Amino acid sequence: MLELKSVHSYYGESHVLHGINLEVQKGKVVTLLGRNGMGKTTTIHSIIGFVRKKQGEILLEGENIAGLESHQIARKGIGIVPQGRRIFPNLTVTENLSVFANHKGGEWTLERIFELFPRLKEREKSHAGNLSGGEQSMLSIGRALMRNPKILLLDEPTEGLSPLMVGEVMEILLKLKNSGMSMLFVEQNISTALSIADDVYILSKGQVVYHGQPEELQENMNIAYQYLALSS
Ligand SMILES: Nc1ncnc2c1ncn2[C@@H]1O[C@H](COP(=O)(O)OP(=O)(O)OP(=O)(O)O)[C@@H](O)[C@H]1O
Repeated sequence: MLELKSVHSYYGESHVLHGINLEVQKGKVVTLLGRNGMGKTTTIHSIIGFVRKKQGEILLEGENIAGLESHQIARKGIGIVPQGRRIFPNLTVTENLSVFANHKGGEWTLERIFELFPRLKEREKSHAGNLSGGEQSMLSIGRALMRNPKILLLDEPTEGLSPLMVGEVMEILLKLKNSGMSMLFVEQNISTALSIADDVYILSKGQVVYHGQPEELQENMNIAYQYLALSS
């Protein structure tokens, strides 16, 4: 579905990603782990075209999209749930979702989003700014789905949420996974990441330092201690 081949990215003169190779197969969830500042968001932003200065190939269903502008990339079917959610606080839940509707149609409609997120249905007329953090995270995921993407990129959707809310959001993401959605999921919390992953990558200083299945990482927790913000 999505493949990065030797991707290098730069902010001005600053060389941040150093040859990232990564693959998300159709219907799979790949999680990207790493401490703060290791290049996870830059990887997402490189895929979606927010970072323009880069080298290497980014293949969506075999087509190299690395040279395209972000609006063209979004139209090709890559959806993003950005870090910090970025919902419109003064619009209602329904308005936030409708603004993003894909006029070409597709399986994700307002009704289906409300089926997946009953909490959002309950709050449909509320201003998004009045929602709890967990509800805002759900809204941000729902909004990305309204474009009927082929793959979703999620940048720490559970950041700052209570454990209870993390559980609710992860349950929804698991349902999405079971419905066949492909996802690249940036996460800082290892147990949250492993609960949904088919495949795990760890980034350190802009490079992939580990790639494997969640079970393998669980058996090699020394790797996690080495590269993630954990204490042994
Ligand atoms: N707009 C920018 N201009 C210059 N440098 C940046 C910019 N954004 C990020 N960086 C730098 O690029 C490196 C990677 O940052 P990035 O945000 O990708 O890390 P991250 O792994 O997503 O961390 P976090 O979880 O804190 O978001 C860091 O050294 C950061 O300081």
